[in-house]
Amino acid sequence: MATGRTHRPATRSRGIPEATVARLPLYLRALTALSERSVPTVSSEELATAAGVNSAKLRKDFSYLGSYGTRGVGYDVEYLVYQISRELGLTQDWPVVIVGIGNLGAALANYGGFASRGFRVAALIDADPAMAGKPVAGLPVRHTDELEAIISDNGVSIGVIATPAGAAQQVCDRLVAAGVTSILNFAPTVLSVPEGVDVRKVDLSIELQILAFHEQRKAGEDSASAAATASAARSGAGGVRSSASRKGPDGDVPAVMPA
Ligand SMILES: NC(=O)c1ccc[n+]([C@@H]2O[C@H](COP(=O)([O-])OP(=O)(O)OC[C@H]3O[C@@H](n4cnc5c(N)ncnc54)[C@H](O)[C@@H]3O)[C@@H](O)[C@H]2O)c1
Repeated sequence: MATGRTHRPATRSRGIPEATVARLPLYLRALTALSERSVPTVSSEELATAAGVNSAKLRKDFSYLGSYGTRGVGYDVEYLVYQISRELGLTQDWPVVIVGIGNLGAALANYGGFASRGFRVAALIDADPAMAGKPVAGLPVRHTDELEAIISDNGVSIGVIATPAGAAQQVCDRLVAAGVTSILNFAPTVLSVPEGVDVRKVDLSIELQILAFHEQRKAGEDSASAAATASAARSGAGGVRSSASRKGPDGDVPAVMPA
């Protein structure tokens, strides 16, 4: 669900394009599901469908990994899981800290999907002294005074920010100064970071706004179609057409103009 861009050039080291890197987790999720069902091999078409990606794009992406599959057999599921996990750096354990343990931070702390994917929540940090020591998801909340010591003691390089927007930049600065080089930002603000620090932004409201845009277009198409149907009915030409019968006999879609 991460949106936004990392502060990196379009091509990472070892020549893997950023767009390919962004699709690797989709393949990994689909492959993990196949692996859990003990499926030994998968064709590029099947995997592309499961990952929601075009199969030519998938084959191109896998060529960057040096994985070409076997003609007539497909890709070895377990080996691809290993290859993609290794490429994404998931074969090692990544300690992460979550800063801001309110509604969202607590929900993230309780999410079991991090640990199963190699991300260990090393500490939960909050500025509210009243929260210090309170257990959330089995961990005592630590006060922000301890932030630097927590980062260095645990070798943390990934920080998650779930504070109010107004506090996010200051939290980000402290994380970076303490040695964090990757930040997942949930606060609705643009963070500025020095060269070499990656920021990914998650914003569910932006995702909803994009869906609203598509909903609006769908509604526009439906009303245009209804207007054309009414117009055709008024002129007596062809009777009533449903929106499902809009395609012409040779597959083209006739232009539908509002009345
Ligand atoms: N990205 C998304 O899709 C999404 C969804 C929901 C919420 N949010 C954002 O996530 C943030 C948290 O939302 P919430 O509902 O959990 O808020 P919340 O008020 O419940 O929690 C915020 C927590 O941050 C702590 N905090 C404040 N300043 C801090 C600081 N300087 N250092 C450390 N901790 C600090 C507070 O004590 C509090 O516990 C907000 O910025 C909100 O807009 C984003």
